[in-house]
Amino acid sequence: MFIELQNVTKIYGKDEYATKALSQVSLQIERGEFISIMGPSGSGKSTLLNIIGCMDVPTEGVYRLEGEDVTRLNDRQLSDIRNKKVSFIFQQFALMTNFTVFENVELPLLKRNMSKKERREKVEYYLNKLGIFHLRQKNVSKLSGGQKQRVAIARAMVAETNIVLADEPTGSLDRQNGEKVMELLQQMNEEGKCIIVITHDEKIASYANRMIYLSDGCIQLDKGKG
Ligand SMILES: Nc1ncnc2c1ncn2[C@@H]1O[C@H](COP(=O)(O)OP(=O)(O)OP(=O)(O)O)[C@@H](O)[C@H]1O
Repeated sequence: MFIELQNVTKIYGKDEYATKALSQVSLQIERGEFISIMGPSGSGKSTLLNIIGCMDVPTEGVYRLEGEDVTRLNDRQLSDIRNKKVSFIFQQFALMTNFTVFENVELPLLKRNMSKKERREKVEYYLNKLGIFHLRQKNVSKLSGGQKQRVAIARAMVAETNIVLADEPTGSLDRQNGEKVMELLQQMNEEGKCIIVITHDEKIASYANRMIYLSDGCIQLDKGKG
């Protein structure tokens, strides 16, 4: 199995400050799926995404990514796995302010064993693909929201990871830009990437082939299209 959670529980804090964000969640995801995660505020959506993306580890239970028990890894090993296997897209873009578009898209490649020329060719390929090549020398703080999210998507594409996780990627965008972002995610999915998107918007969720609904840290509904 590509992604497998077994009875995953996540508790933040201790004793009287403890918050159970996920409660005994079991979930299997195959390579190349396109999934939306919905549910009320505080239901555990971001926590689930962070665990899948190896940004956080479960308090109890097992998480296996491509058969490897991630719960046993140390911080360095987790960071290595993230770099090789996972890309993130966030509502607030999470770009490096005061860096150019080119530098932001190049970031995931800096940890790889690549020459400067190889990096430049790859970054330019994806900048062209997303129609933002002309913006390459611009400081990202000067861009519109739609342009910023394109840069974030280019950064996710350049990393060429098999998993792309998006936490409300359209939350800061108008409808038109939001739809463009979803079309790009759909394109990445058609190219074989596994895409998991948190959203509050039914229309955005409908781009996915499977919808997981969380409530109070539990999966209430897990349904495919059709
Ligand atoms: N770092 C943290 N420390 C303590 N509690 C946390 C932390 N992160 C999340 N929580 C708590 O865990 C629960 C689940 O949070 P989570 O962010 O996963 O929910 P969510 O469904 O993504 O919410 P939203 O839709 O508002 O983003 C909430 O009660 C939240 O307050």
